[in-house]
Amino acid sequence: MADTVNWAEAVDQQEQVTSGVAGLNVSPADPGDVETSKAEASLLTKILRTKLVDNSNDVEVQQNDPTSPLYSARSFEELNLHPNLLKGIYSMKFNKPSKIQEKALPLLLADPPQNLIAQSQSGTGKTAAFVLAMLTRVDTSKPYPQILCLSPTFDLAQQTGKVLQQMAQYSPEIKMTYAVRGSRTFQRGQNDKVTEHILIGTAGTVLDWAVKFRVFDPKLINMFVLDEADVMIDTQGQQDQTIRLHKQLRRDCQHVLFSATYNEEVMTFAKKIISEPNIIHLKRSEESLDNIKQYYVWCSAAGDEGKFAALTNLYGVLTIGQCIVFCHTRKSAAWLAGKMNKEGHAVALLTGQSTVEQRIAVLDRFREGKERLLITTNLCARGIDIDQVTLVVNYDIPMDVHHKPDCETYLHRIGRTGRFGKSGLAVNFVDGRKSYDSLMFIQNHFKREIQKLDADDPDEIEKLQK
Ligand SMILES: Nc1ncnc2c1ncn2[C@@H]1O[C@H](COP(=O)(O)OP(=O)(O)OP(=O)(O)O)[C@@H](O)[C@H]1O
Repeated sequence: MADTVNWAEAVDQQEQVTSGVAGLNVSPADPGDVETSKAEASLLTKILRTKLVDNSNDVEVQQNDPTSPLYSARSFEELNLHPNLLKGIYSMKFNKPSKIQEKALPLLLADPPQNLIAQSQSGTGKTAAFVLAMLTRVDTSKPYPQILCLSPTFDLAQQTGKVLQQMAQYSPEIKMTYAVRGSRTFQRGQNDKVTEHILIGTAGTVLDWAVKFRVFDPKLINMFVLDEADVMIDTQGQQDQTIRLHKQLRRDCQHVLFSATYNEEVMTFAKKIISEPNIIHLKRSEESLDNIKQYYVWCSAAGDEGKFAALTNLYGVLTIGQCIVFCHTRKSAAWLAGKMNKEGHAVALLTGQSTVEQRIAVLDRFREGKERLLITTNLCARGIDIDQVTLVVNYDIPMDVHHKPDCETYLHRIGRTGRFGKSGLAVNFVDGRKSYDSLMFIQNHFKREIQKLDADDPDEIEKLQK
């Protein structure tokens, strides 16, 4: 399988990927000034989130065996869970399954085990779904790892572990351990064995445990879960390690992939490693955002001065709820925030340079309405829910690491407004041919018109609010 993929450069990147996993501020996947890592953004969202995102979006289920009578579970009781797990779920105040849980849990718990590739938006209960399945599949009479769950970073693995510990609070016989850098030390050739039933870890360390130290037997793994599949697959080193690990597993090991988004590459990868998968995905139509009106402003002066003028015009005229402004780099975000401050506007700034405590404090203040404008990078592009955000400004059009228009990030960014069917506005700043062409590429991709707006004309701007 790996033969069909070019993994040659992967090894160089592995050290990069695993070396910084212990700290949020030293994300190895963060290329510094240009892009913020998706793993960091995802972690931040998870830490900040307080409740289930109650999405009205629909998912479609493609079963690998359409004649199978697998149903949709409307209640947790229907799933024949162990009473202690049910007690754990209720103590977490989960009264009924979320939409993705309704569809995924019957497939995850089916006998014989079914492979699954599942998509659902951030915060809709994916983690809880696969953690419940992991706990259900454990055979506590066997003192060795049977379930393996991979996360892109140490911190994300820990978030999953915390959910598992809560859910298993009445099931003390189920044991879990973290397989992340530094969590345990083993000597090569010693006969150490891991006795816990569940391993939650990062690919590099798990691979070491399996192959270098041989402290568990991958052939005894019955369920293999890849969390945040899109984040993992975006990093070549992680892909490579995951493939190597996957090759050690039994053919009939249950494979489960969860992700909020699947671009083509992620889906191709998923289908490569999973045989006969059931697929749960968002209906295509649900991915477009009809409730968000999209505009662009041609900034008359090229570069930052023109964009700055457009922003202050918008800000001055719109009696907006709140606004999030996305910049491409930390540097330009800091410059813009400084300039806005100098002009007397109270703005919040959030980039990968802040510590996790600072980030939470900034977002809490913004949520409370202490600032109306938040200037940020892609760090806030995903998952963060702040109801009052009515305007998103793409100060810079999102571009990927290959300098191509990044449609996926565009969708995530503008999705910070218009939450749950409310109406929202997205305004894109264009300051030359390149940014215009990039925006038109995005327009064609989503087949949704992005109209021109004259930011120098207060009447036109005011009309937007109506
Ligand atoms: N059935 C449920 N009822 C009530 N709350 C739930 C339910 N399932 C999950 N939650 C809560 O909803 C929040 C989001 O759930 P979860 O973290 O599982 O979402 P997710 O889809 O995995 O998010 P992400 O894409 O960020 O990983 C959590 O606070 C979780 O405790």
